[in-house]
Amino acid sequence: QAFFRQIQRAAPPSPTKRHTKISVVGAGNVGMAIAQTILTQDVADELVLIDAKADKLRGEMLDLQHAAAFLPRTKIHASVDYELTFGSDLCIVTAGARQVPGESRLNLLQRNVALFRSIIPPLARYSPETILLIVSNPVDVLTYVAWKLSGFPSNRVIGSGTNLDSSRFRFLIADHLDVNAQDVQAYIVGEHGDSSVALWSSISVGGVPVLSFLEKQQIAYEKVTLENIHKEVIDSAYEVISLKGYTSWAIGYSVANLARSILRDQRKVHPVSVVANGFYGIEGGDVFLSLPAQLGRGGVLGVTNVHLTDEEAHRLRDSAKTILEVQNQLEV
Ligand SMILES: NC(=O)c1ccc[n+]([C@@H]2O[C@H](COP(=O)([O-])OP(=O)(O)OC[C@H]3O[C@@H](n4cnc5c(N)ncnc54)[C@H](O)[C@@H]3O)[C@@H](O)[C@H]2O)c1
Ligand SMILES: O=C1N[C@](c2ccsc2)(c2cccc(Oc3ccc(F)cc3)n2)CC(O)=C1Sc1ccccc1Cl
Repeated sequence: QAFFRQIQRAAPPSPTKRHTKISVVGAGNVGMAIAQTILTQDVADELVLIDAKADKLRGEMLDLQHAAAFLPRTKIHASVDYELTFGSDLCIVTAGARQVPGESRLNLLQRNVALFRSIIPPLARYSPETILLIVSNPVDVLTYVAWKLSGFPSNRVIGSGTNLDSSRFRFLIADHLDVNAQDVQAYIVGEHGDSSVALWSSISVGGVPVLSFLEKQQIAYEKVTLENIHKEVIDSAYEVISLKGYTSWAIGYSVANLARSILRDQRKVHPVSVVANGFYGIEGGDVFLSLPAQLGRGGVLGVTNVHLTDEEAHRLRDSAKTILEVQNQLEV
């Protein structure tokens, strides 16, 4: 009041205006890129950073707070103590052990499962109604692990899955067709990473299915061109790693976009890792794979029944089998 003369008593905030709080666990390359994008895009009222390294955590918090003059107002806190996450609407988990060169993915997984045993239960305890958004790799299996450890209903446990794969796919298609990537709808589904499945029939540009778009634009295409673009999605991940040692910006924007869809109840469809058994003949146990899912304030609101060719469905079932074999070796 000392700084402002009230000209009219402000009306109390409407009861429906909710204070939204996001916790990001893991203040590394990915976690901080997500945090920075959440701040820039005004996704939440409060942001909490959690990590195991206290000094790095405080440094990142102060550095972000010092940008306050250029950002929408967001309260920023940081702690090694999970109590600070109390009442989070969304908890984004990027914490993870880094893959040691030559380390098997199974060994990396077992190290990250051990970390998750110390991360997920306190998040669930302090925010029993929160939505968990898992980014740490291997993301599909770790989303399953988070689901089991949290005891949450499956609609409130989501993996970033092939969201990043699909955003790279959209960029590459847009670049190939010289259009805006925001006008390209294209889904990569299934297992995140090397074994993902590109849905050719899902690709549309400005609402026009790509195959007929290419014919109308007389752009010569063969199936091999689209397959090369999918291969480039995978190769580009390795290229970024070889050039800068990690990935951050694309995963940061893509996960912040998921956070916005969830917290702003956008009811948009995103390719994210959800419980997939029961779809496309996937069976044999609970398995998380990416499918186009509608996201809102309740988490996963529904999964679209997108058309898959027999080959695409077969590859999804193969990924499910591989993941289940790995999951069956885990003690969660
Ligand atoms: N799903 C995707 O598309 C995608 C894309 C890129 C990276 N990733 C994954 O994201 C993860 C993080 O990558 P990064 O580059 O940020 O790694 P990083 O090493 O930079 O950051 C990981 C952070 O986790 C913290 N941490 C470790 N154990 C912890 C614990 N018990 N509690 C809290 N914090 C803990 C570390 O201190 C570190 O700050 C990796 O698993 C990576 O593979 C996933
Ligand atoms: O861009 C990325 N950077 C990554 C990374 C980030 C920090 S260290 C490694 C990266 C890159 C390449 C392979 C690689 O190998 C792994 C290792 C374990 C695992 F569970 C999944 C992928 N990880 C993590 C990751 O998932 C992506 S996205 C991606 C990865 C491979 C193929 C296609 C895509 Cl879209």
